[in-house]
Amino acid sequence: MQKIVIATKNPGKVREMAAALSALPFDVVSLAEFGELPDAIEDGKTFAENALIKAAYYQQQTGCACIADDSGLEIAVLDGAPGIHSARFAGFHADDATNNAKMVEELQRAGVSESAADYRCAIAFVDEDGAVLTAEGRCDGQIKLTPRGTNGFGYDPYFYPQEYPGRTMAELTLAEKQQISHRGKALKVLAQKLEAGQE
Ligand SMILES: O=c1nc[nH]c2c1ncn2[C@H]1C[C@H](O)[C@@H](COP(=O)(O)OP(=O)(O)OP(=O)(O)O)O1
Ligand SMILES: [Mg+2]
Repeated sequence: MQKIVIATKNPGKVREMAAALSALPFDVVSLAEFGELPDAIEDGKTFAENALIKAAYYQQQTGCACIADDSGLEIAVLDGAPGIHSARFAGFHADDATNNAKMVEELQRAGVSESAADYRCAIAFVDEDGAVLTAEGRCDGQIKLTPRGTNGFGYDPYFYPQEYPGRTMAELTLAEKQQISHRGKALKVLAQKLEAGQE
């Protein structure tokens, strides 16, 4: 069975990616299996560029087929910020808590308590021989200043997806999030492309 490495250092992404790929006939493993690898340099200008940078970099590092995700949150009243800079919104040593605090601060500075927003996800797969498959997904909703829920990761406690009025992404189960999320949609398209390649 072909080995596929889930090439991300984000445990929240690993959970969602592993769940989406579990039904496929691949031996799906995590990056942890390869020890401490230096971070990829995410200097692309788009989610798609960064996803491909990470997939190609980790494919080189591991010698195995790799699947990488680049994703982020675009907030309308902040002109699409933090966008591709979502992981480092609060600076170099940012984490989910400091990024969320920075987001609340920026919305308050803009004088609003909510804004239209969307999550974006680009997925890239690079196989052992360097062949590439890609997919993208988007999820629309609202950011509000009242956080709720403990599931998911990142900005999820503040993101109210349009499919579930009154609930945040952090109040959805993994299966519910997977159905509507940017990552779930991108992974579904990628899984179809991977399966087509197996025939
Ligand atoms: O479903 C999501 N729910 C909540 N927040 C999310 C989601 N999807 C992306 N995000 C946020 C988290 C992070 O601030 C940024 C991704 O940044 P991004 O560089 O792609 O990932 P990362 O640095 O965490 O891990 P890695 O690059 O190793 O895959 O967007
Ligand atoms: Mg990153």
